[in-house]
Amino acid sequence: MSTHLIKDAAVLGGEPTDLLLRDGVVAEMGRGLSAEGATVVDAAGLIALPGLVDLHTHLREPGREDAETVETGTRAAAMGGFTAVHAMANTDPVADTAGVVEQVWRLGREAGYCDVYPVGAVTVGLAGERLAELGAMADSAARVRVFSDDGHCVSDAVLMRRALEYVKAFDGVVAQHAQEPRLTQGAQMNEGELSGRLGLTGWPAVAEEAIIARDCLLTAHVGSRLHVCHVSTAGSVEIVRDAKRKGWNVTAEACPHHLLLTDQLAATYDPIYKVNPPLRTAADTEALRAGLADGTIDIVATDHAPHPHEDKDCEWAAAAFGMLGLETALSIVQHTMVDAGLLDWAGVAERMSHAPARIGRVAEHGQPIAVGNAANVVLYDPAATRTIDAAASASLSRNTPYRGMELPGRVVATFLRGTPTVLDGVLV
Ligand SMILES: NC(=O)N[C@@H](CC(=O)O)C(=O)O
Ligand SMILES: [Zn+2]
Ligand SMILES: [Zn+2]
Repeated sequence: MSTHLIKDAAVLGGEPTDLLLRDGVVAEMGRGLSAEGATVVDAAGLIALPGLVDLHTHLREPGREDAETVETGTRAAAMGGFTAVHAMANTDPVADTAGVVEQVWRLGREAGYCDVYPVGAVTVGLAGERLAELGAMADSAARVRVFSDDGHCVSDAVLMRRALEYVKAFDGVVAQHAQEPRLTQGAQMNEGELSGRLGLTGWPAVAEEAIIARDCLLTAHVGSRLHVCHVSTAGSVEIVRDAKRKGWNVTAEACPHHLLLTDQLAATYDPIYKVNPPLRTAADTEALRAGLADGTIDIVATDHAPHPHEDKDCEWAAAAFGMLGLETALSIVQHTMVDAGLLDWAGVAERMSHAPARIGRVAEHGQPIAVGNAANVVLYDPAATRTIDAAASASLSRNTPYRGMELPGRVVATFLRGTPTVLDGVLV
């Protein structure tokens, strides 16, 4: 096992200090440390954050290894500063049995770039008809705690109620993709003045908000735990804020793209901007930022959704929904939240590491950088700038909406249990 001595890192943006990573843990912390035989990493000017945890990643394996594999997706994760990702269940076969979740979990282990926690499907085949074997997935080697039909909404209220009741037995959570299916048939972009002008079928805010409101009520009724995926509208933020005020066990995530990009980009007809839920208005991005700042929105999750070029380089209506996110998430959060004065680095650590680990019930991640804790650490240069080159992505896919954009910040190093997965900005 490697020993690394990190010199002069600003932990959570505070005063520079040294960190000795040995035997997988933070062995020592303080000024002027030295250690025989340790590899020294100069972190002057760099911020140290706890390894990031993504509650919402699509790794596409099994089934769409042309878009991403566990190995390529976790390489992208490491490049983005993540040490753990939750892999969504909408694979082929669907991750709706103990066998499939164990397979994904094992693939993550073998790849070794970051820990992979499989999300289990709520319903068999994501079909929304019968509950999947939630208990068997929870009891499997993968120890599944997060269940989601993501890509599809669990729209049947009785099934949603049963799932919420069932996961209580093992302290699980149902992560809902909130999309009322009847209100979004054929939907292509945010419903508004622009969708009418562009002739693209609209995806109204109410289709998201109605499901979130219903699920908050169901969760309160059965005394369970709900997590809301990719909140995208101001109205959704209000509903979650209200549910929290009532003391209900509801958490929510926002995606980097919904913090920065707006529906106006659809006017390009470039499907790189096609995503579910769709990019919304500038007022919505503002409400999401405010909700993330005040804690209404608990976490940032990437919804990293790789697609091969033939599924994106086509006309808007035929293109797949989704965009890459792992390698750019921290930069977008810096730009929209930290540089905007809405969040400090401790707040970023809370929303991108501590809280997602808590929601996913992952004890091995999201620990503060402190002596004795697991050495999951990212070193980040907030003063750097970089121009996003899609071709240079560690992902197998290229569908980043930020290509050609200059973004602040750069992940310099990522340590997983004390072992570097990224050093000097490149994969180890
Ligand atoms: N977000 C997306 O637009 N697409 C996701 C599914 C999802 O997150 O709903 C995908 O699997 O491609
Ligand atoms: Zn979704
Ligand atoms: Zn998703």
